Amino acid sequence: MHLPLRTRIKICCISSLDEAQLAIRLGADALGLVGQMPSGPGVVADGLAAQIVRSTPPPVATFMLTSETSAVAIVAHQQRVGANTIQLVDAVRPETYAQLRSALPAIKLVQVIHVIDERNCDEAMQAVQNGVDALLLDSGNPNLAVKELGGTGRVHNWAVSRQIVEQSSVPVFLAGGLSTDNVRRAIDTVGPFGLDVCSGVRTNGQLDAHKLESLMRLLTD
Ligand SMILES: O=C(O)c1ccccc1N[C@@H]1O[C@H](COP(=O)(O)O)[C@@H](O)[C@H]1O
Repeated sequence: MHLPLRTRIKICCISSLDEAQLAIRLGADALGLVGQMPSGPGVVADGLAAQIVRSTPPPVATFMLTSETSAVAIVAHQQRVGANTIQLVDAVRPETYAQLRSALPAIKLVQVIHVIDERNCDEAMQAVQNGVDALLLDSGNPNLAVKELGGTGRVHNWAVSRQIVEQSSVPVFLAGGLSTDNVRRAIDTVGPFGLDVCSGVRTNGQLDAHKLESLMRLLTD
C-alpha cells in the first residue's frame, strides 16, 4: 500500500517559547533557530535558542542555523544550543562533514544550497556525496560583500530546485519567499520533501497564527 505523505513543514526564525509552542500546536514538523548571521531578520540569542530546544517535545526536530564554517566553531555552537539538527547556511570544506560526524555522531546535518543557476546542482550533489542527511534550497547570495545566507523573503529559480530534487538521494527542503500565495505551486513544481518558511507566516516580525493555519491547511488539502 502506498499512502501519500504530506509535505513536511519547518517553521523558521522562531524567536520565543510562545512562538515555538504555537508552531508545534499548529503542526510544525521542525523549528528553525537562527544563530548569529551577517544579515537577516531572524536571529535569536543562543541562550534563548537552548531554552526553546529544551521545551520542544519529540518528534519535533530542532534545526540550529549556523553561519560558522569551521568544525570547531560549529560544534561549539551546537553545544551551546543543543539542537538535534545543524543547518549549515554557508559552504564548508569537504573534510568538515566528517569532522562534524565524528564529534557529533547523533546530530543530523543539513546543507543549505543558495540556488542561483544550474551550477548549484553540482554543489548540491557534492554535499550529498559528502554525507549530509538533507539539503535545503534557499535564495541567499553568499557572493555579496555582506553575505546573504537566508531570510531574504525571495523566491529563487525553482526549475533548478526541481533538478536537484530529482537528482538527490537525500530529502530536500525548499525555502525562500514561501507563503500561502505560492506553497501549492512550489509543491507541484519542485516536489520537495519539506518546506521551510520564515517571513511568509509572520506579520510585523511576529509568527502569525492565522497565516500559519492557512498555510498548514494548504498542505493537507
Ligand atoms: O532569517 C534570517 O535572518 C536568516 C539569516 C541567515 C540565514 C537564514 C535565515 N533564515 C532562513 O531563511 C529561510 C528563508 O526565509 P524566508 O522564508 O524567505 O523569509 C528561512 O526558512 C530560514 O531558514
